Amino acid sequence: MATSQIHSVSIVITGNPGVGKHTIAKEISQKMQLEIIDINQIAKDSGLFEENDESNDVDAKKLKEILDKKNLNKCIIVGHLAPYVLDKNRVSVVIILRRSPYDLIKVYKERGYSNKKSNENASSEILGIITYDAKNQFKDKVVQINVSQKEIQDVLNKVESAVSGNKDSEEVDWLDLVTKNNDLKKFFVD
Ligand SMILES: Nc1ncnc2c1ncn2[C@@H]1O[C@H](COP(=O)(O)OP(=O)(O)OP(=O)(O)O)[C@@H](O)[C@H]1O
Repeated sequence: MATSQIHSVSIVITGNPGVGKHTIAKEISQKMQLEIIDINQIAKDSGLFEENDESNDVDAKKLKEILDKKNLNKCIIVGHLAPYVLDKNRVSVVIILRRSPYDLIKVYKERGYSNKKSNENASSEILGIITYDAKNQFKDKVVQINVSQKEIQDVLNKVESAVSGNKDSEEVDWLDLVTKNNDLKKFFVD
């Protein structure tokens, strides 16, 4: 990547909770000397999350107003809310991390999520809701990476390749996987 591009680069890393956004963002931040902007942290610091710990609900309009005032150059912007609070013209590339719902429920168990919260997040990943919304919002700037069964270094290589302009996206179909495994009820029934 040319030096002039690095000076203005703003990389978005999005995807459902637990896919590995922060893990990857920290590595890229060190390597490329980019500041991390954590959307959830900004929302928390601004008191925009609803009190209920079980919910991810946030006032996206107010959050967008706060982010609109921030300089996003030379930054990595991290968060599952990215498609709802960032304009396409303010970012260079949008990385969506995808992770098998079977891997995600293990992460959620370690985090102590309730069954309801775990299933809500895993079923959102299965349906690809963030991918759908990110593609609508950021169009040709979106690159999808499947982190399942990849070492962190492999994911980092893919991110760097995407930042350099390689727009090859990896397709996933968790719905097909879960259907074939006869596990739909496991994720979609309370
Ligand atoms: N590529 C990977 N392979 C295996 N484990 C990973 C990978 N990336 C991250 N992890 C692990 O998965 C867990 C979740 O990662 P992380 O906290 O980075 O996710 P996140 O998407 O930032 O979550 P949140 O949005 O809830 O903050 C951590 O335990 C982390 O060590």
